[in-house]
Amino acid sequence: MATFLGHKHDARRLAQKVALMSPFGALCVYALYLLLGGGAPHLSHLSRHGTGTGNGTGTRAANGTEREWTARRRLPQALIVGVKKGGTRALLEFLRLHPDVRALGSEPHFFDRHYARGLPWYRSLMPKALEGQIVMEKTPRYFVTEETPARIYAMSRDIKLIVVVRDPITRAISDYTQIISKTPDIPSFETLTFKNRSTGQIDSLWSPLWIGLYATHLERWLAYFPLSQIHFVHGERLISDPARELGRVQDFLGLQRIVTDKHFYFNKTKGFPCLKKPEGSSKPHCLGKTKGRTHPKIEPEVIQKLREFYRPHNQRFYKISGQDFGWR
Ligand SMILES: Nc1ncnc2c1ncn2[C@@H]1O[C@H](COP(=O)(O)OS(=O)(=O)O)[C@@H](OP(=O)(O)O)[C@H]1O
Repeated sequence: MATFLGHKHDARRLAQKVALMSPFGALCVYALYLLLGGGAPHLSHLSRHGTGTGNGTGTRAANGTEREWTARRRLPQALIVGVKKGGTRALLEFLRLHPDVRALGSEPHFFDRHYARGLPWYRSLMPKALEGQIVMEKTPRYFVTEETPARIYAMSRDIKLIVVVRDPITRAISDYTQIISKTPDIPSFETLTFKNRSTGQIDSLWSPLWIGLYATHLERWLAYFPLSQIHFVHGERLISDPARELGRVQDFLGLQRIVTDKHFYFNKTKGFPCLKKPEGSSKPHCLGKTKGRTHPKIEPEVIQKLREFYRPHNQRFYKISGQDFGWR
């Protein structure tokens, strides 16, 4: 069984590659792929994702149904919209192992920064994809940008949205760690946390803290999308048990569970899960140096104040999302 699935997987990968080179090659290899029985399950989610995206050519298949053989650029059917420092890069890299996922490597910032360039520009950035493959991108800033939900809704009302969430305090420290790596002269995390340290008033508008007000941001999305269209990835579990989180994401996207625990190993030096064989390579691979940085030690008293600050916000987020993420 494992070997058979392996053949299907390999045949599909080959079909993708050849399709990028020539439609005729794609036809031959895709026929082989179908003979191996790989077509139907992968195409099963098409009806849910075919949301009027793209303008490529179609070819009539032998059985008379309309099916495309050429890879073409389409607008995404799924987006990782947040949160910054939640583990969005890890999730995207892990999902890219799936043969039915085609993901843009960089962050396009279309809905927050480059919206005026228009959808054709956005589509031109996307990787070419075969019919049945899910096109996706990640831009963590979307989650906290006010205009984004309405703009995404205008593109596709049935798009699938993924949010990687992590304890907002760890997330804030991670964010701060990134900021000081670029601007080392800024005040300490402890100083920036408070509007006035003597009164203990938290500066909830300081970006690293404000991004962690997940319930407030989520409410804006729920004005456009039902909760069933939003999947939350547990950022801590993405580190402790990536296969489990990936299993849930693949289910949400209507994909076969192809990315499993076989793809990961825990790298002790890095302190994070890494890939045994990333997309397009046979060598093990961990994320780069900017992922998994050492955080500065924060005064426990400040952490305690932040716990108290976030408690009601986290509770509200658990209630709205219907999931308890366990940040105490
Ligand atoms: N497998 C693996 N390897 C390395 N890092 C991992 C992994 N899984 C999750 N993470 C966590 O991802 C954090 C960075 O989050 P993002 O990728 O969302 O950051 S960004 O918003 O795109 O800058 C990053 O935050 P820092 O630890 O603060 O660097 C990691 O904790």
